[in-house]
Amino acid sequence: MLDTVHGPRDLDRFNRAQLDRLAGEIREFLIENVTRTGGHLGPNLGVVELTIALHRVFDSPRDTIVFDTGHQSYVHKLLTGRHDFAMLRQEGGLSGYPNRRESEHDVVENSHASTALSYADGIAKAYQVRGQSDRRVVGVIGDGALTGGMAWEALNNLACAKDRPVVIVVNDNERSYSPTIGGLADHLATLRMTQGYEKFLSWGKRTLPKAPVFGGAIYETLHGMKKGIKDIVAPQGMFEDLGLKYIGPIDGHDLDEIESALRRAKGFGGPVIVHCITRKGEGYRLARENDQDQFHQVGVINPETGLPYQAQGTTWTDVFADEMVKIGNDRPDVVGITAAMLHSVGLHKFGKAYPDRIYDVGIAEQHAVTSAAGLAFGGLHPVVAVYATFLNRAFDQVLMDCALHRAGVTFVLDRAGVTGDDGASHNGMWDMSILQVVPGLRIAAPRDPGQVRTQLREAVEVSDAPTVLRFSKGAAGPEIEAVDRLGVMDLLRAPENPDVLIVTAGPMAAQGLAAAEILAAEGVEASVVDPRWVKPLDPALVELARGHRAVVTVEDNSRVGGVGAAVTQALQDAGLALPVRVLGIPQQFLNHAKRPVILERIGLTAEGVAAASRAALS
Ligand SMILES: Cc1ncc(C[n+]2csc(CCOP(=O)(O)OP(=O)(O)O)c2C)c(N)n1
Ligand SMILES: CC(=O)[C@@H](O)[C@H](O)COP(=O)(O)O
Ligand SMILES: [Mg+2]
Repeated sequence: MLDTVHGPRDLDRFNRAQLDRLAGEIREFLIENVTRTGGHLGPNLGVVELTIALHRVFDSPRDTIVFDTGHQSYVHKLLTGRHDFAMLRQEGGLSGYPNRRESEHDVVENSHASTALSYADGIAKAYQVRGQSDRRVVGVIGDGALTGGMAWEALNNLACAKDRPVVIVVNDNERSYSPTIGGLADHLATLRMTQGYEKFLSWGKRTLPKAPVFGGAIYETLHGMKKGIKDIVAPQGMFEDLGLKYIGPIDGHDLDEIESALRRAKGFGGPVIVHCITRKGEGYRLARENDQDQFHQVGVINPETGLPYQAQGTTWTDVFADEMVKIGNDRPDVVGITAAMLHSVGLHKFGKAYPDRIYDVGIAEQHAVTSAAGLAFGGLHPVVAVYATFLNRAFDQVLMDCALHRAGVTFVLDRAGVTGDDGASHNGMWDMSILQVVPGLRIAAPRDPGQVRTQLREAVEVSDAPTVLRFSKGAAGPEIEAVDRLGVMDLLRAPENPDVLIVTAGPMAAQGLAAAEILAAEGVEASVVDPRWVKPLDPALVELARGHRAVVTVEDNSRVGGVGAAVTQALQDAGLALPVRVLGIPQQFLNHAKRPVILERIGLTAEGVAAASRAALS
């Protein structure tokens, strides 16, 4: 049946039994394909019926369906005719998120959470201004994404627009990776509690009016009591308090129930919430039984066992995770903060060892940063661990709440540099550029596991300025020994009569040293230096450069406004007119592909550094 679905309208001809079969085929497809390529298996298994119902009730692309975060859009892709998942998240294959180049049914490409309702608000306004108010707009947002502040900014606007028919579908599976936290999660839980009451009411609606004499009256009484009981059992839904019509909670795996609720919502003619209760990993026992994250994001795994075929080895995250536990023992003032990604960012071991010193703030990076400024004000040293790309949205909080107040907060940016699989919005390619402009903030780019440990300790020692430590996704690189120390910098290669100075940030030290060997074979001698702290640069770097004929910098960050730009500026400020070549990520959005493929393409390789050195010397 799935093979016959080339677009949403193909769903209209199926009856309920066929739709159930289609849902089963989709689950089989997802398990078979996503365990082979890696990807967001759990979230997509949880939205099979929901997505089928969405595309049966609404007429995409005339109606617009916006997925929040977009990691749960594989079913949407299948129903809009994209069945080739063989190269999912790889070069030339389907993106792991909606992608406008793939389909007219796709809207929001970025994977950053909590943005869908703002998009929906804007799209609905546009349709209204253009006289197309008959076009429905649907925002599908998870309970995790709903903990993001931007979602509430949008709800505040959506709620007051009584004449704009935006349908907000809350996909509530009670989890981000881990169980969703906070007051909102508790509120959603109380609303879920009334699900039993809803079922009782729908039983009443079906049976009582047929009951002789008092049946109808009894039903009306019960229905009238509904609000009352809901107030008792589930405090008056805050959504309704906001002015949003609330429908639910409904069983997000019962096609009839979802379709019925969506049709009611569609016909309502104003902002309305449909609260769907779903189960992440539904239909795949191994996912459902996975306590950590219900297979939120799997690598290439054996579908029979749920285990990876190859052990990943020690990752940069592992090195951080272990050192944090040791620091936690030495420094009772150190606390950890995660934005709903406890294991992904490596704070799970710290949290287990020091359960009173770990905070999961939900998908709320801005809050995480300013809350950290508060923790520092209160005499503690917070370590905020987030993916580099997600810190972008908390730039003002870093600048104003931390740096302006000289707060001793340490930011650990995982997934810094090219990540690859998750596409343009996930590469950690902007942090060493945007943070360059933050007065007082210091940035460390460790080149190997030993430096992660050393520089993390150096960072948490700083109590009068924010510090940043950034490292890549995946397996940690080899230890790279220094041949000398110059200020805070490590000299990695120091020939007698050097021609070119190669300045490497972080793990690009490996490329820099390999390039030096290539050059040496050509009779060109290269010094290689790791600044270790790339902001502020050690003034000794300029003195070191004086002994060379050219300088090349290389970083796994945007080349615009990054470390290379800072080095160039330092040389100019010192009146040192040396040829400089800056290697980094070009100022473009990088489509999904494997990390090595991208690094090769953009020249962040040994040969790339060697070629830049030859050019600088010519
Ligand atoms: C700003 C931001 N922070 C963190 C993430 C990482 N992330 C991706 S999905 C996810 C959990 C989303 O939970 P929910 O919205 O409930 O969707 P579900 O996976 O449960 O369907 C997180 C934290 C992100 N994509 N964007
Ligand atoms: C959708 C999202 O933002 C995360 O699930 C992300 O895909 C995880 O990336 P990693 O696989 O690098 O942890
Ligand atoms: Mg969720």
